[in-house]
Amino acid sequence: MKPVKVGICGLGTVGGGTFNVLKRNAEEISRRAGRQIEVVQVASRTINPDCDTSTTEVVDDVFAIVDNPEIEIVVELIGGETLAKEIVLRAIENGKHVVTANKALLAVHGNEIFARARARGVMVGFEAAVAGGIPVIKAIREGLAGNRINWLTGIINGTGNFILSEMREKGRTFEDVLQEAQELGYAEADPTFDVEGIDAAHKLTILASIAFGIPLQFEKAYTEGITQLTTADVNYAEALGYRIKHLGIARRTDLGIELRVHPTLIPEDRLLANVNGVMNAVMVNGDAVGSTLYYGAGAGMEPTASAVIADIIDVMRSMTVLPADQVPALGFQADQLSEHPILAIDECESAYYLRIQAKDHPGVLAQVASIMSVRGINIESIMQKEADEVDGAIPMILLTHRVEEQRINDAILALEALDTVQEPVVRIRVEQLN
Ligand SMILES: NC(=O)C1=CN([C@@H]2O[C@H](COP(=O)(O)OP(=O)(O)OC[C@H]3O[C@@H](n4cnc5c(N)ncnc54)[C@H](O)[C@@H]3O)[C@@H](O)[C@H]2O)C=CC1
Ligand SMILES: N[C@@H](CC=O)C(=O)O
Ligand code: NA
Repeated sequence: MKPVKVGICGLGTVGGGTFNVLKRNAEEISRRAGRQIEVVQVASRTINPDCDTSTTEVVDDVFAIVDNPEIEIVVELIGGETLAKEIVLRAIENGKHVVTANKALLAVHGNEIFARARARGVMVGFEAAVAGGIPVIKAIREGLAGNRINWLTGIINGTGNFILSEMREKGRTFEDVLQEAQELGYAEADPTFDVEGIDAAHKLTILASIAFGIPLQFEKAYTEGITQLTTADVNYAEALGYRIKHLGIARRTDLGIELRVHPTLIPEDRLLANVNGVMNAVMVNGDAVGSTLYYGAGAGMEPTASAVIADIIDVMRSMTVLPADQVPALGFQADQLSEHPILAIDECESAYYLRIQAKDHPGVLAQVASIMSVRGINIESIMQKEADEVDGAIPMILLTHRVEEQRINDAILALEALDTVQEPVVRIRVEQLN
């Protein structure tokens, strides 16, 4: 059979990894796919220095690939939303299949892109867009297709997890570790996407759509990053037997769907609490299968290339399948996507860690306990660290039972109004993950 002809737009970290692994594993890949893959053109402003492109046609203009009548699969690895969207939509209009690692593009414009691809009868592969090399899209969309998914949660940003792990294990500074993550090619072009939780929210948006069969709704995801975390809270969490991880959580409830990204305390013996460095892990709970866990490298050149190439092979295998019989982009038939409401964060339910810096006056504990009890908030434990007194204020750390967030917000306002409390109350959500 003739080789399938592929064009790669963007030869940076992921593009470079894809180019090299396609070459190195060419024989193994064609044994699987039944045909060879020929990269006929590459378009990139800069070329990954690890790539030998001497025998490949390299062009400047990405549209030379998109409009090349020979090319059957366009691989978009440029990033960003503007040019990438033009590349993907024009490739689709030209009848080409697309493979992309671009979660920002899909979380924001995916509904339109998938609709156009469906109308044109072409496929869009995006395994690399969520949790890098972990085949979690395929696992949920195909492996768990018999289940009603109840919830999923995961560490889905490699840069953020690398930063938190290095800070905790080696005492390194935030800035120092972020710089290393950028040098290693883990971070987004704009690293605030990583540290402010935007990248994780893009990925969570995609995961929630394929788990629950809902349209992509990035604008409704609640997003909180890791930049406000302090070493003090990391240490207090540890003293209580917890680790702080940056989690994406999507949960189906009777009221709607929770879609939230934020730092979270999780018991230190949970598997997710022990996922460190650039590794990602996603736990998915289905009604039939129970809880399942997917673990692996969430970013980096070759792990991400692994997912891009799996998609190219998937496209090759399905090219001759009638569009109506192909696996739908979001795993559910397009006319079966449902409009479950996405809950606002104050409607979501969680347990909470609160750190209250209170003057050590008699009766403070009773005031705090009363504020919580009149709002129906049950306290699980209280820890006071007299040794950590600053300006006469002693940190009082509370763990609560699960409660609707609106009540905690209300309690925090009341706590901050006390004369004895002179700093904003620190609030971190807590999940038991069982
Ligand atoms: N780096 C990683 O570990 C992962 C990245 N991704 C996604 O993969 C995509 C690519 O990311 P990276 O490879 O890290 O980025 P990168 O910055 O290393 O590579 C992007 C490449 O595109 C080229 N490029 C940019 N604008 C261009 C233009 N106008 N014309 C021609 N070439 C242009 C650049 O020269 C560069 O070679 C992004 O969507 C990113 O979110 C997804 C998973 C993991
Ligand atoms: N910047 C992202 C790259 C992979 O998606 C991350 O750090 O996870
Ligand atoms: Na993946």
